[in-house]
Amino acid sequence: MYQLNTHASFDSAHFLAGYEGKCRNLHGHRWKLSVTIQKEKVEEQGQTRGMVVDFGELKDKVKEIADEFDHALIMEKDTLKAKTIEALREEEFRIIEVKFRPTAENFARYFYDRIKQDGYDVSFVEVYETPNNCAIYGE
Ligand SMILES: Nc1nc2c(c(=O)[nH]1)N=C([C@H](O)[C@H](O)COP(=O)(O)OP(=O)(O)OP(=O)(O)O)CN2
Ligand SMILES: [Zn+2]
Repeated sequence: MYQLNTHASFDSAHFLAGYEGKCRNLHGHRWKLSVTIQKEKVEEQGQTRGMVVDFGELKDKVKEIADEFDHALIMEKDTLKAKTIEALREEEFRIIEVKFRPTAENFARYFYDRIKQDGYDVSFVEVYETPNNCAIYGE
């Protein structure tokens, strides 16, 4: 089995609603999204002969997803007062509401599903919140 890995990063703010400790406060991370895909065989013909997929293609896909989350406030839906969100939007801050608590684990699962939906056989996705801490999701 061949495996291919690439990664991309994004800088964003988040907070963990209902968390007792410093992470309940708004704070930022340089998130690293690392994606590993797998395939039994490499391509036999054409431009991608000898490749699982072109690194360029996979790298662009992962970067596209990372860029979606770059320089934003990522927050779990319904965890801030409507008037707070309204005030932030009035300031034209970029807010991304997600349906899950924005932990590294939940992001890893979310990105896994997204990349799988795009037709890749994903082995696992790693999401780093800090250079030392990472959550991994695979099936
Ligand atoms: N299993 C998880 N635990 C925690 C998560 C998570 O996603 N999954 N997230 C957080 C917070 O987001 C927090 O920002 C991380 O805090 P911490 O690990 O303490 O990291 P620091 O940036 O503060 O790094 P230092 O090691 O203190 O420099 C908490 N837990
Ligand atoms: Zn955090």
